[in-house]
Amino acid sequence: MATMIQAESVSTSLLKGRAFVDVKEIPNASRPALLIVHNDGEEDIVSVFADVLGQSWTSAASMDEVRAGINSSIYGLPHSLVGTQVDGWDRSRLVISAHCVDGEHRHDEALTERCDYEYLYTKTPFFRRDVARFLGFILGQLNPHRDLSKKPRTTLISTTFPDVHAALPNLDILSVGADAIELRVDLLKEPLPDGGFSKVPSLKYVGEQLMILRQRTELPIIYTTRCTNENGRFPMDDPELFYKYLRCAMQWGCEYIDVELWLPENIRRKLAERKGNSKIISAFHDFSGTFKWTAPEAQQLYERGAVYGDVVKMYVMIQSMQENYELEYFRSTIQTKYPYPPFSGLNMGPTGQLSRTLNKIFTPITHPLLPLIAAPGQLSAAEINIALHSMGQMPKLDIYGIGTYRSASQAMFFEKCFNELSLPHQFMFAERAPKASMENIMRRPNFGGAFVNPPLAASAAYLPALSNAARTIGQVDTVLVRSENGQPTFIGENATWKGIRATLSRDFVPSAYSGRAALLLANAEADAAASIFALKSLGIGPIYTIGFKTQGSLAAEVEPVRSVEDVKRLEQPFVIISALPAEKSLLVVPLLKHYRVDGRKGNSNGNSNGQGAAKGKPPGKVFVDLASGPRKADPLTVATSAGWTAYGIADVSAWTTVETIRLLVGQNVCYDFVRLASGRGLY
Ligand SMILES: O=C1C[C@@](O)(C(=O)O)C[C@@H](O)[C@@H]1O
Repeated sequence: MATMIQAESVSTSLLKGRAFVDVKEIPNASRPALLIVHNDGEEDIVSVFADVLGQSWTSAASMDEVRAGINSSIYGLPHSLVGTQVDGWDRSRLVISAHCVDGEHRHDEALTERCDYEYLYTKTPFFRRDVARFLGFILGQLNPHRDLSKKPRTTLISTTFPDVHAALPNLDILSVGADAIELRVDLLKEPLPDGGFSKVPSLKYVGEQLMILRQRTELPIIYTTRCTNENGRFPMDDPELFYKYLRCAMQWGCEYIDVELWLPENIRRKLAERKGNSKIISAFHDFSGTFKWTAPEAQQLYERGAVYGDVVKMYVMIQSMQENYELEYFRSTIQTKYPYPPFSGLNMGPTGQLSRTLNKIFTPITHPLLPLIAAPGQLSAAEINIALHSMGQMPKLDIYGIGTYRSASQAMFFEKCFNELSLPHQFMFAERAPKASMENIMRRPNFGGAFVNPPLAASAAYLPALSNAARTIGQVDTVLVRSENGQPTFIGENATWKGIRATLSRDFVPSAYSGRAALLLANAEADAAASIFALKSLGIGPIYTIGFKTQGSLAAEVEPVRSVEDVKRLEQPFVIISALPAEKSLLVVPLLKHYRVDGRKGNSNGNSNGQGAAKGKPPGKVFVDLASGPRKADPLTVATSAGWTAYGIADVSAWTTVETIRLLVGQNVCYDFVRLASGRGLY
């Protein structure tokens, strides 16, 4: 059975001396069992699902056939053949209704209700990565909430557009610094044929709006139906309306659902019972101006919210500064008494702005490009950072880029992010030259961390602590400064493996890799170590290497290929990564051709045209080329025409930059923004 490195389960600051590698058996390497009910004539979507899952698929004509089928195959059943069969379904598979919103297909709400999930998609254009995100989330293979829980501060951008299309051109900029994006469903305005707008947007309209938003952002989505009493537009006369809309959000795979605390208990309970992997934000707003944080009711409200909430949010309108202090006292009391669920507490109105800077859990932010602020007193991410700095909560730091000339362009990108977010920090670039210069830089008074390219050896004496990843890979590409008992301490991290892993999981869910073979080409182990770590974190099976041998902690299940004969007898690799330098990168071409994926046209940079595996054919495979710099020809082109899903260094570097910025300054900057703002010249 394959082994998987549990990179995230281990504390990030392990002392160097403790040399253990946490390699764990995958608890469940089996492939998910799914039934996809699709529109008639839209069988292609089943092939895409199967491809994203790395599984084969079969077209069925009845539920009985599906029931008798093999678990590891994905089954597709046309809508017209389902009839009432889904009613008596034995739940041996998750049932997903895949509905194409283009053209003439009727949306069958009654069917959606009986399925576990619903996937809405359009073919103009089609986004394969959205399928990967949807499946990864509903199957519990991606866990954005767990990732966000580790961040010291989180924010959400509340979008207030009547139609999400208006947000799209600026979405990448709007969401710089946001950890999640809120869809204010109650503010959506569905146009009616008579030129007016419906009081409540239809589920069809809402579903399509959500689909469009999710296609264009990688941020987790918070789905909110704010009621009229709490500064929203959803009517309160029928609580079942909320149930209906919120339940659909869960079926659509929204990461967070905002559930207002005034809703009857049975509705909140039913939602909690059926939430799957979605998280509930219990929401309470008081605009009366009479709420008191000091009253016993405040704690009772938190406790009620905590029954079904994964986050409890309490936002109240205030008039006096004193109420900010009372909220902070309440916050510290609650956090001491109840470490879980996290508390998001704010005071609304201009006087409450102080609390918007002090709250650390899902602070709502706005952006000058939004049509209106979602609530009185809302601040932008930049305004919050300025305020934190002026209150001494965000000291000015010198963040370094240390390395060769080429990474200087990355420096410009960092500066751009600092400006966009009004961070007080300064970016400095330093050539890595004379011995010990690294130590000198680290000793400078305002040193706030660095990215280092090419990476440092993890054994460097001046790095007292290492993350599990950095130690196992043997390389440090990011130096973090954390305070321990008031003293700065340095931690060596590795962000590159995360960039590789994020690239690999863009168009395929993690389980697509589990137990499968990989082929890795490099001149030396050091060039391939981050890739090996990333592959092992996905539970990949045997890793075959060409051009180098592995030793030490990464060597388990890694086998060198010695001859052409070896290549012939190898298990077909699901992924090939080339860490060869640019001048040698064409050496991979014969392998890409040899292991070509018949009957499938691959995609470049993950922009799939929606074509998946042909029926009965093996699913697609992944090629990553880590070479940068000029070369005679591009293996990505060959890979794509041989049916591989291919990524280049620009993808990996952009994901690595996302991770580096998170590590160094705690801010979330989306991949698309990195690609957009870095221009062509960065990588
Ligand atoms: O609950 C909240 C918080 C909010 O009301 C604010 O005060 O910023 C803004 C809303 O969009 C969001 O749903």
